[in-house]
Amino acid sequence: MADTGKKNVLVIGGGAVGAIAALNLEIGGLATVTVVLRSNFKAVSEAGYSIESCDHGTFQGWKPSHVRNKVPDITRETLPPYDYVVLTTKNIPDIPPTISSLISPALPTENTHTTLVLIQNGLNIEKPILQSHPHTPVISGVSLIGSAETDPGTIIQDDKDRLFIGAFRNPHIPFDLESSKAREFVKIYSAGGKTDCAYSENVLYDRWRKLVYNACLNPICAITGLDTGRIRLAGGGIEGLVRPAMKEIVEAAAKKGVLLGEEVVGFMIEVDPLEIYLAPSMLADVRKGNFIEFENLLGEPLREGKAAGVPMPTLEVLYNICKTIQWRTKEARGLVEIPPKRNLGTQ
Ligand SMILES: NC(=O)C1=CN([C@@H]2O[C@H](COP(=O)(O)OP(=O)(O)OC[C@H]3O[C@@H](n4cnc5c(N)ncnc54)[C@H](OP(=O)(O)O)[C@@H]3O)[C@@H](O)[C@H]2O)C=CC1
Ligand SMILES: CC(C)(CO)C(=O)C(=O)O
Repeated sequence: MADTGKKNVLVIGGGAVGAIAALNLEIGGLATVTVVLRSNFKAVSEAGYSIESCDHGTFQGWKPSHVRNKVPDITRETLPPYDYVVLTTKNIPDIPPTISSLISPALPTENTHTTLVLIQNGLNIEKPILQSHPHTPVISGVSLIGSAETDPGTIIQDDKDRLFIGAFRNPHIPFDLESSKAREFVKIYSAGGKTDCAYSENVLYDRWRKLVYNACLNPICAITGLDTGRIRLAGGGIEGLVRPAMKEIVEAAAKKGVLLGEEVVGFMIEVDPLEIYLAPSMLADVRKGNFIEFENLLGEPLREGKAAGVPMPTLEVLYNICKTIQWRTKEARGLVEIPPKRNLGTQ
């Protein structure tokens, strides 16, 4: 590959968030982007993306520099290591493949060159990677974008791309190195001038704050089938479910040393204008018959809060309902076997 001075970036998961990240990185001119696609590979490789973006405008047939239908195996293909691997798949630890095995062809476990950027919701998502790839700098991307893939390769981004980037702490790597990688990524992501991408010192604060929304509104909307506007209109939705759930997250965060302040609850309830009727990503996944990210969005903060002694009755119920929804999807996809139906008939 010719040396263009650009960073060589692999985006794994070119869906709602990954497609906009890839477009944004290419537009900035400081990165050459390869995107790994799965269900939308045929659509995008043949006709490109169709994108309607509140930040970037309208694109018909846009393609990143390279598209792949599998994570490139850099050893077998004798490719130079990527500078950044950006992971924008859903993060679903209860469904294979694991994130560590997904990234490994492009990011061998002994890697020291490539920086991994996780633009994904949830808590503790870095932990399995710090185990499997102990010398890889791992960067957190907390995204506040609103984006959806409505058909394969068709992306509608209707809320601005705001991204907080910071280093997850890896005891094997000097913090200066990790934070310089994070700052460099902010530079290449911000170069197009269309997004609001900022370096953040306090990754844990960013993640717990976002969980006030994602651990509560995502499952409640996914379970009820209602978007965030309709949840506010439906009697009992906010006072009976959303507010108590959010208070439990705020209390759990405080026990973990992250002080969010009570006012974050009211702020998150109203953060989406009611009339945009926003469907959080977990509701979008249930509607598509996809698996849901309930373990990282809900299970991890629930486990941390309970271990710290916080009563979390609302989140506990939401968690168990989500677990049964996940089982329903597993059954629909033939991943679980159930005893055959018994016909009681005549005795
Ligand atoms: N959408 C949003 O507005 C926001 C989302 N987020 C977070 O961003 C992350 C990404 O979400 P989002 O973009 O919405 O998700 P999408 O489902 O739209 O996109 C994920 C993409 O990753 C692909 N993918 C999943 N697993 C693999 C695999 N093993 N190999 C190759 N490709 C794979 C999916 O393919 P396939 O279609 O085959 O499953 C899909 O194209 C999540 O953690 C989400 O919580 C954060 C803020 C806002
Ligand atoms: C609510 C939203 C769109 C905020 O960025 C999100 O994080 C999600 O849908 O999971």
